[in-house]
Amino acid sequence: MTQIIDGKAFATKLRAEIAAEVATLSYKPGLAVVLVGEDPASKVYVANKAKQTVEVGMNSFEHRLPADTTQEQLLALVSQLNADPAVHGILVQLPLPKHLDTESVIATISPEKDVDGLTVVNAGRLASGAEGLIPCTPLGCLLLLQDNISDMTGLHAVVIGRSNLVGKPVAQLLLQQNCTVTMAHSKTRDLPGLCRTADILVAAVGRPEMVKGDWVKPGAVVIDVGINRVPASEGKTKLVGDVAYAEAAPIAGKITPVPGGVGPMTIACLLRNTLTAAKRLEAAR
Ligand SMILES: Nc1nc2c(c(=O)[nH]1)N[C@@H](CN(C=O)c1ccc(C(=O)N[C@@H](CCC(=O)O)C(=O)O)cc1)CN2
Repeated sequence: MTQIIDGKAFATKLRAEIAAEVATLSYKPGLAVVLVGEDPASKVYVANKAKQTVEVGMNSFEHRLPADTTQEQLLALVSQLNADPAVHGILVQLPLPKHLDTESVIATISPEKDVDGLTVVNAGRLASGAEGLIPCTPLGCLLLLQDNISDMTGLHAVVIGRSNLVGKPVAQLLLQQNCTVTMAHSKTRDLPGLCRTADILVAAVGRPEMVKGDWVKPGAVVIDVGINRVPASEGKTKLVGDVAYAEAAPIAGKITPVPGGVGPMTIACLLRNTLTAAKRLEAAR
């Protein structure tokens, strides 16, 4: 019988643990979230981040900037947040409007406050096994896998997708777990055949229901990172992952649903990273 991995329940437990630890501190960790523009999905994510930050006892600093914000204005805000001792974590919500240079915005964030783990410094730390801050969604995937597989040593993990936000860091984390990791992408030959060799299959491509049931090895653990809004009946929309869930679930040993799988772990891990960053920064003061 396939086991559904309940990311929502895991995230709730993780937030309770974070809140309990925050309550023991003599200071309040502070998270600054920067939103540029009016992207409807981003507005919802940022509102949820602010709400959950306050719920675990941290300070939330929201910065909502208009869509025509200039690169200079955004960089000035990030620099101001870098220097603010009440701010322990900085997150710039992605995607940014097209006229802004995402790379240089991320590069301006102090690596010690980079709770998204997206700076080159934190990517390098992850790749070299040094202590840093790990991107939130990949960290969420890792925690769910560790909760469901007692030892990943020698397992073949196939990661579909090579983004800096998910695919690359997930592959690094699985390598650290002693998996044999294959990174697959749009140019990979015989993707279905490769996926069928995976004990752990992580789908992070952003293409609705691309991974079919017959791509899944019987008994494999399937982690679906995709969050795709697609048309449903009666003019409504629904959320689906990168995995064709109805086909894949009966074949997989364990699988994350969408919604309710990896998604909720993203914000819980953001809070965990903020707590980690706050403890390190305060210890260094
Ligand atoms: N700076 C960043 N930008 C973005 C990130 C990120 O980690 N850092 N990730 C995504 C969006 N994201 C957080 O920002 C995010 C996505 C999904 C969820 C979530 O809880 N999903 C739910 C469904 C929610 C819904 O109904 O729409 C689920 O999967 O169950 C939380 C956060 C891009 N930008």
